[in-house]
Amino acid sequence: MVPTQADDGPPCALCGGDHPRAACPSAARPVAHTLGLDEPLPVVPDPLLGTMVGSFRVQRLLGRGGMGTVYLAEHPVIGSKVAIKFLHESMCANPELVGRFYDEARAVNLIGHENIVAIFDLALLPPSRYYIIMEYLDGAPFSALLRASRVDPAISLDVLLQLADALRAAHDRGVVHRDLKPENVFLVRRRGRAHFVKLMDFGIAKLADRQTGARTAAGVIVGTPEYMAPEQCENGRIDRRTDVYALGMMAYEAATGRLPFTGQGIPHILLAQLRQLPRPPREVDPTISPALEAVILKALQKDPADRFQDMAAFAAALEEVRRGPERAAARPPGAPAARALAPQLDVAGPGGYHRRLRPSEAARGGLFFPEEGTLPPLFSRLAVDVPAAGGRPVRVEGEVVRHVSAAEAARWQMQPGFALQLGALPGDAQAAVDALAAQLASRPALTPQPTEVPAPLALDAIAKRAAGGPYELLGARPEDGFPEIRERARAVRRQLEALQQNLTSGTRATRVPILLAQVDAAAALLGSPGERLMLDARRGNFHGVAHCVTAGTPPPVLEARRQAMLSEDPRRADEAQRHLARARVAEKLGNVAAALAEYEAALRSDPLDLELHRPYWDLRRRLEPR
Ligand SMILES: Nc1ncnc2c1ncn2[C@@H]1O[C@H](COP(=O)(O)OP(=O)(O)OP(=O)(O)O)[C@@H](O)[C@H]1O
Repeated sequence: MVPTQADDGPPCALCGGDHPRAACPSAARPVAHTLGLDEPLPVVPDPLLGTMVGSFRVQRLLGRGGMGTVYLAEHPVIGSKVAIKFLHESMCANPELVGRFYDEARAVNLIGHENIVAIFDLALLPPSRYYIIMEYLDGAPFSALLRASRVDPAISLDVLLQLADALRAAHDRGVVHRDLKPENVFLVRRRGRAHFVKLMDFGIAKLADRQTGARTAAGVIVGTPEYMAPEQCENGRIDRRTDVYALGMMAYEAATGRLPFTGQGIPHILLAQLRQLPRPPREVDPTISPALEAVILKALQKDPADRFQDMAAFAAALEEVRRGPERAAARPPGAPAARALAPQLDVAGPGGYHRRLRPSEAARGGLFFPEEGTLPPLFSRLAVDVPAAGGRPVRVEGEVVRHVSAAEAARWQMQPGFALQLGALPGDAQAAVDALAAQLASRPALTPQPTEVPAPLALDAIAKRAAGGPYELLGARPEDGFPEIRERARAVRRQLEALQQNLTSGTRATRVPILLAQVDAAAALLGSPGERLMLDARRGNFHGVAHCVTAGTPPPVLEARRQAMLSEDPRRADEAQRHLARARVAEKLGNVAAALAEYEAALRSDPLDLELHRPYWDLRRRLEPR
């Protein structure tokens, strides 16, 4: 890692980092230095710094690991930052190691989950330096938080739950991480959350059809001893439950502030993993809840058959713990859960529909409003004002996808009303809905169980979305990156597959395979930078264009596509220039909001013009809170 500067001295002259030049790790030190000459020798600047790699300029060293050196790099126009990991020079001639380096990218791309670091490209810098371009993580590893102080249990649970979800996605694709530890979990600020998880380092991940560990010599054990499951310590059968154990270790460490088996050398730790029982967490810290202790100890069972069998079961148990204390405090065992009263929300729709309604349930995907009177029509779009952190409500939009009649409500033991499915939401709106969901989390589930959901209606809603285009079908937001799009596609696929089970016959059942094919086509279209670029450009979706540029679309390709688009509609360029001129005036006058709006209008007209992107993203970056 880069040593940091104790005072506020000037940035390093070699790499621009926060450390004195003399301590710059990017400098290769001549051999004579190690020979003990008194005279300090001049350091050799890192030749990669300042060079262009693909479409990015290498800016500074981020750190070195066992396989490679990682640099921060920036797109000179869009300003988007990426991390570039170069395989160590000495390893580039070794096909085994190059293969393992590529396996990491392959494993990550197979999964494509928002809580896993995204990999954009994988290439060779001539003559023989391999590198991968990945999402830059501006944050800190979970280990730094654990070392700094005892972590708030609510934060730990949130981190563990995000990890469990990322790992569930990995396991679904046949990938077992095998090196879970707090150092490999980055926490970044995203969508209003201070601890958004990014899991990284799939360098020794096991893929279903191939095993990167097999690339290590026979008998060599891979992993980090403190987190290794017994079967991993003795080179046994590795499967998803191996990751359950490691996540259990992280849960233990987060709860108690220490690991059960440490010190006294690697063989001692490996033996302890095999034979010794961990000290129960409540013996270390009696304030830990019995429920959490039970979950941790179950995850740490020596025999995989005694652990949670998959991440979904582990996550469900952690979720119970998260809800536990309020429930326990509010009611005796067996009594109904306490009812948090949701706020009344303004709900407006077509034909002057306006009500103040209290949702009984809120989740990422939607809201349920108990309502006895006339319900808004199915498939009508409603706007709902949800209370937000700043005091002013944010407006979210959704579609009425289900009516629950009085008869159905009696059968399902719930209230009559309607369900509103929310579309893709911008960050602040999503945060407001998440907060509402958290507020209602201690309430019993009132919507029907998935098997009881009226499948035909849900299917109709998806078919209607399919008619709107690929973004609408996937429920993706224009600003979503490639991992989010892949995740959305998988979610809609899962939903359709579940519906298929409920539709045994009839014309609707035959529509499912067609919709599944449409989902795959939408995912392929939006998942490929080359294809997505033109769709986004035509829609004026400059966010999407920026993602495609960051993913490596070269400027000449971009300009050729732009010329093709302008030849279809030459007015676009003039329109963009008019907005650009207004934006510049507004920016000069210090009217930032107007400047942003004008830049956005310019970009919507001519989204492939990189010269328009530059001032817009510059301004956005200046406004971003650090
Ligand atoms: N995507 C990224 N964004 C920001 N910083 C990163 C990123 N990837 C790696 N780093 C930084 O670079 C350092 C080295 O990363 P790398 O993955 O090579 O290290 P490592 O985890 O020690 O690897 P290994 O397990 O292969 O030894 C990390 O410690 C981290 O600080």
